[in-house]
Amino acid sequence: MSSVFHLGLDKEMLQGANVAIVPGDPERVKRIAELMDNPTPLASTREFTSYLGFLDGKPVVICSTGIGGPSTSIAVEELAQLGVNTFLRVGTTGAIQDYVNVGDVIVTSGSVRLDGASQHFAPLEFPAVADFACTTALVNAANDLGHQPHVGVTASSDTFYPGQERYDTVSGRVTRRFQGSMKEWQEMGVLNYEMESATLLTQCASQKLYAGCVAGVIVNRTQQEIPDEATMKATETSAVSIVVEAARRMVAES
Ligand SMILES: O=P(O)(O)O[C@H]1O[C@H](CO)[C@@H](O)[C@H]1O
Ligand SMILES: O=c1cc[nH]c(=O)[nH]1
Repeated sequence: MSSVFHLGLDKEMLQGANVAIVPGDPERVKRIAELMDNPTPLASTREFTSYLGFLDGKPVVICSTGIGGPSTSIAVEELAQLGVNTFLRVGTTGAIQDYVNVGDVIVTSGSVRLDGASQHFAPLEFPAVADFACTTALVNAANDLGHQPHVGVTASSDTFYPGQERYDTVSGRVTRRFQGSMKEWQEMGVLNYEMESATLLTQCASQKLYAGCVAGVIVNRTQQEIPDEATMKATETSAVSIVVEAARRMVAES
């Protein structure tokens, strides 16, 4: 059976999975799979590490996207070529509203398209909007696990530094386009920054694929820039447990 270009996967390996969990970090893949039945490593190429696991007897593929839109678009495209139609991203994030605490979880309803890759799928007028069923599954899973997620708009940037208006860089400056941008997003009620949802949501919404996104807050940009290691792990664990429960709901519906 022929493999797709990058992921090192073929249809047979996915055993008919149509739901995927897509974290950014390859290291997160095994931890997610181990919350499922019969976790099995599939492939590891570049930033794309993949496992198969089972929820209530149904296969779910877990595949990392790496950081940013371009590699995310490849993971989504190639998984879709293999029959996946539902994508749940689980990530880490920096909150920008002062009422969002480190350790909280955020479910993205739509993203500000501060990326480039999403424009290769649809013009900027097209919204980076999450699928309603995926979002509902993530919110219900979070509630059932005792979390009260923030639900709202995410700023999704190609760059971690200038696009998220960080000045702790070599140059100590960001381009005019992003100067004052964090304050502007705050005033518009944007909850957080991350780097993949704009591509993921636009790519899926414009191609009859379904996507949702949950992220654990590891820093609050109104308070600190560098996350604390222990808090980071605990926050990631919350987001991971939520996405697995949401995937269980999505496979039950598929
Ligand atoms: O934790 P992940 O899923 O990688 O997500 C966030 O962390 C990375 C930046 O540190 C970006 O990928 C961002 O979106
Ligand atoms: O501030 C943050 C934290 C995690 N990921 C991001 O993209 N930004």
